[in-house]
Amino acid sequence: MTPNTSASHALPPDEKVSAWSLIKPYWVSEERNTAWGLLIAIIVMNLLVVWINVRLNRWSADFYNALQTKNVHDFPHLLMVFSALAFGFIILAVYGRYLRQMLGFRWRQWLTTRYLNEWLKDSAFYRIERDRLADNPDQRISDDLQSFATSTLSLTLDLLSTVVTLVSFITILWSLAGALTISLGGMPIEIPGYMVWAAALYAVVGSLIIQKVGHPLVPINYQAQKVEADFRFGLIRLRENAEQIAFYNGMETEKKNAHSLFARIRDNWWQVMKYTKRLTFVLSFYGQIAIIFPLVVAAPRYFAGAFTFGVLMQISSAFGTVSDSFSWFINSYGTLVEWRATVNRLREFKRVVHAPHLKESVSPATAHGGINLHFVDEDKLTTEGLKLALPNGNPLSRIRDVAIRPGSRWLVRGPSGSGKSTLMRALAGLWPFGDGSIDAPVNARMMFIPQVSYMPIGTLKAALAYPSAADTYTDDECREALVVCHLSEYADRLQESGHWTRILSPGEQQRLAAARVLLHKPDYLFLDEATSALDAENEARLYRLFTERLPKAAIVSVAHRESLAAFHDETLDVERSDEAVAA
Ligand SMILES: Nc1ncnc2c1ncn2[C@@H]1O[C@H](COP(=O)(O)OP(=O)(O)OP(=O)(O)O)[C@@H](O)[C@H]1O
Repeated sequence: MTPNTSASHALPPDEKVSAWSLIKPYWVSEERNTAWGLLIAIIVMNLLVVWINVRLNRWSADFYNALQTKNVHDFPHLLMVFSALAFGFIILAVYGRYLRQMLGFRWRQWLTTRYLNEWLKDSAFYRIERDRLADNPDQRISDDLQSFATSTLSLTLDLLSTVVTLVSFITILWSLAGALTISLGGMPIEIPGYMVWAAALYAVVGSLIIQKVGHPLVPINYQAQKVEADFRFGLIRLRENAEQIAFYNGMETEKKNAHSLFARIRDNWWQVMKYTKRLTFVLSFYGQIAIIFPLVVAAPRYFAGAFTFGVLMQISSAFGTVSDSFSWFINSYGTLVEWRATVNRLREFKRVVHAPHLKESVSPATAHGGINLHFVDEDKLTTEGLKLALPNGNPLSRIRDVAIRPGSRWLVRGPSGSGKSTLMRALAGLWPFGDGSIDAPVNARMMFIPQVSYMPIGTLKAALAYPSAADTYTDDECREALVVCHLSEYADRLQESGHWTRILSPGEQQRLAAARVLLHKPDYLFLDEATSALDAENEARLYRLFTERLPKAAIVSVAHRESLAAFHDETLDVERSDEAVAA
């Protein structure tokens, strides 16, 4: 996995992955009852909050009128009303938020499970890295799904509350403020509900300006997520490869690389700052005007004695709510921008993971179907007309037709770079580039052991049993496998947790992989230079173990050492094909 800067093989555009297709599945899933139940409860609470706000607005007129007329008699009652409304508001605010967080997390959890399954299904994660189809899938699964669930929810729920608030308060404002009569060239012109028009005009003009100023933030925010993830990934690679880097004394180069990754964050950040500054300027200006604007607009009718001070206050607060509601579209601009960036990244990811003909669509090497791997009801593995190619279509090597039967021992030889490991990938179904077919026995257990085996972080037993679960084998079986592979010093450390790639020497890691083989007992064992770090004596010992303990297994070894020929009865020479050499 590399923090690549761009996808090397652009996928054809696929309009089918819409934002809706990202949202819908959860709401029709097995969790739909809980999801809809929570959603409805939250909506009801939101509507009750709007109702309380309407009541508070009416209350404000009574309250300020009581103050102006020094109405001591009504004052305690008004305070009681306020306390009851405020109490209701607090309860609704607390539980509304609580339920919203609960629903947001449940949605995220459902999405994460689903995306993880899809990412790990059919080696999609491997294809994405091999062909560099999408950058930082880890970020998409961890950050993007989280912000997608929470932002979609808050944008939708807030939109609903805002619309209901807007309708309620427009009605109040329309009836309270009445019509304004202005004289245009001596002609009296009446504007009914003029405060509503003023609020709408005010918010729409503001929206347009802010849209214009804030628009460049869309691509900049998209880029920000990407450069942050690249930087983090660069540092993780540094940490993971600390020893190799230290041996090479590569600190200066690493520093330069890290700085150059960070420089991309910095360059992007200047852009974020530049446009955020402009946006904040406009938003603050807009916010300040909002304080005085309704009073100025309502003043002519107040001075004309059209309404009391209490009503002026009620109008001012209703105006504030109406223009706030209009402004919601403006204020949520930032969230919308981020939401769109998140949706775009998830759409791209989903498209890459789902594309049914992904292999064909990305490479000229598979334009005619690529290598066909079939699982057949036979006990031998056969190849026919197999040609390996690179992802860009360049031919690599031609493999003679072979039939690998149970119990046979094959040695795959050839110069470096001729395509031996690529042949192993093709046999494992990980390399579609090329031509021809492979028929593999459907029920056979296959095991591929590369030169460097993956070791999960965890107990030694888990590393040994991988890819099976740690409790698949008894401690005694594990100990025995370790002892016969010359790892007796680890036999009593099965429950010890560690980063085993760092603790074990390369030779020990290869012996651990051999112990894995003895536990798993595959029917077909593919060893790709899996004993290259061992001395001849240890290597021979492991091969004797495989032969004795897995007599019926077919073993296919890729190796450079001639000494290994003694353990094999068939050879397969892999050479770069003439077209490859010519290319
Ligand atoms: N993902 C990839 N993208 C492009 N080229 C690749 C990719 N993987 C392998 N190759 C190329 O395919 C060729 C064959 O590689 P392969 O690892 O199969 O060689 P090999 O015979 O196993 O070599 P060695 O003996 O050195 O291990 C190499 O030139 C390599 O650069």
